[in-house]
Amino acid sequence: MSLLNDLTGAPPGLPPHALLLRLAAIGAVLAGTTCGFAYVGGWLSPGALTPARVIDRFEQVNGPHPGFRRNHAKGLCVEGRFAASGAGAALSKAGLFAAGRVTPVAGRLALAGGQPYAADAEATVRSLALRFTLPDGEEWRTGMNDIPVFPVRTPEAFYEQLLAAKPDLATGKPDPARLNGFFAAHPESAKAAALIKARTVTAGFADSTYRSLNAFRLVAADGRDTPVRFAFVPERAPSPETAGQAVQQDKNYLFDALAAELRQDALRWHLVATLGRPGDPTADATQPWPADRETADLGTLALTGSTPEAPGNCRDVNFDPLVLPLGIAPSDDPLLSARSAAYSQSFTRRAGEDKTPSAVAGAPPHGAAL
Ligand code: HEM
Repeated sequence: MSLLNDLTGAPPGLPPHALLLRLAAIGAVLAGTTCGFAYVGGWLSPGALTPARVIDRFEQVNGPHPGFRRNHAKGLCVEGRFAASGAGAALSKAGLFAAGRVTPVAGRLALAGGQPYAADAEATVRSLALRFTLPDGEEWRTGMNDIPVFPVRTPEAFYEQLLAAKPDLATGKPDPARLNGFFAAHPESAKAAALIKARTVTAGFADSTYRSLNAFRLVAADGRDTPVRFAFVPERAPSPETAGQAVQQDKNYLFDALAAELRQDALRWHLVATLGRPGDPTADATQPWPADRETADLGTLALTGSTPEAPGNCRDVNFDPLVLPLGIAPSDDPLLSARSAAYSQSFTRRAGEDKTPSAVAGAPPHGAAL
């Protein structure tokens, strides 16, 4: 009986039935906890799409690359600052947009895909992720891509598309029958893919426009709520990639050019919010909004330097799109919560793994002066 007393923490002399009751209560708590883990891990719902299954699929398609992001695996850290124009102050109560406010930013320019040592290539989607550090511990984390729309509308379609677009070992390209099957089941993705394919690919990271694709909401001090899509539009006029660039032998030509440019001078983008009108789709990132929508230039982002991924810098940040300051709120787009959950799963896995150096290691340690 003293062992039971020890296990249950019961005082000596408690009757056996009371001890058994205590033991049963402890057992119930343990069973509940186990069920909780099983639920979160998806073991109770083999058909449901869980964050773990999404990340398993990335690993299935790309192979294991311990320590790296499961998507946008090849990247370079950048730092700089955002100077608000004041045009956002009437739309959002976020202090970030107050006229004259300058906010430090740290971020990451990357290439989409789960291959950290892939050669830079023209068609690969480019991305810009940023973390704005506001006063009082607030942050805005955002990740944007250089495409006009996102290829899928739902997390389930994303999961299916990962496999449908997996390159065939023999050809290096997706199996056309499998991809066409996916597009037949998802006509919205077929339309989005055509828009993505038709985009002009620019010379490099510095003259690319990066878009949030998902809609958000700007919430003003007076409660006004405006659906928006964000974009970082380069100050530099876009120039198309040249034929010479495309046949470069340098596997990191896009990243090397970016690091070299940042060594010379700062690179600037305008944060432009496109204001949605009633009826514009906020829960479907495959659909563009009409081209005549009003825009607001919220301020200027100046990137001033780059650093290779290393412990404690952008390598160890999760650019979760739902880390938002007051004044920026999520829309009803189902991709947002799926992204948040999947990024967390990717982050948790990579944080616990041994790291190998990034392929993008030649960048200079110091930034350019503003
Ligand atoms: C359900 C849809 C999506 C899934 C499952 C997904 C998955 C992922 C994952 C796993 C990562 C790596 C996260 C990490 O380890 O830190 C990532 C990175 C990224 N994703 Fe997505 N993504 C989705 C949709 C989108 C959309 C709509 C955008 C819109 C622009 C986007 C932009 C980015 C960017 C910019 C990064 C790189 C962030 C960085 O440099 O750390 N993703 N994505």
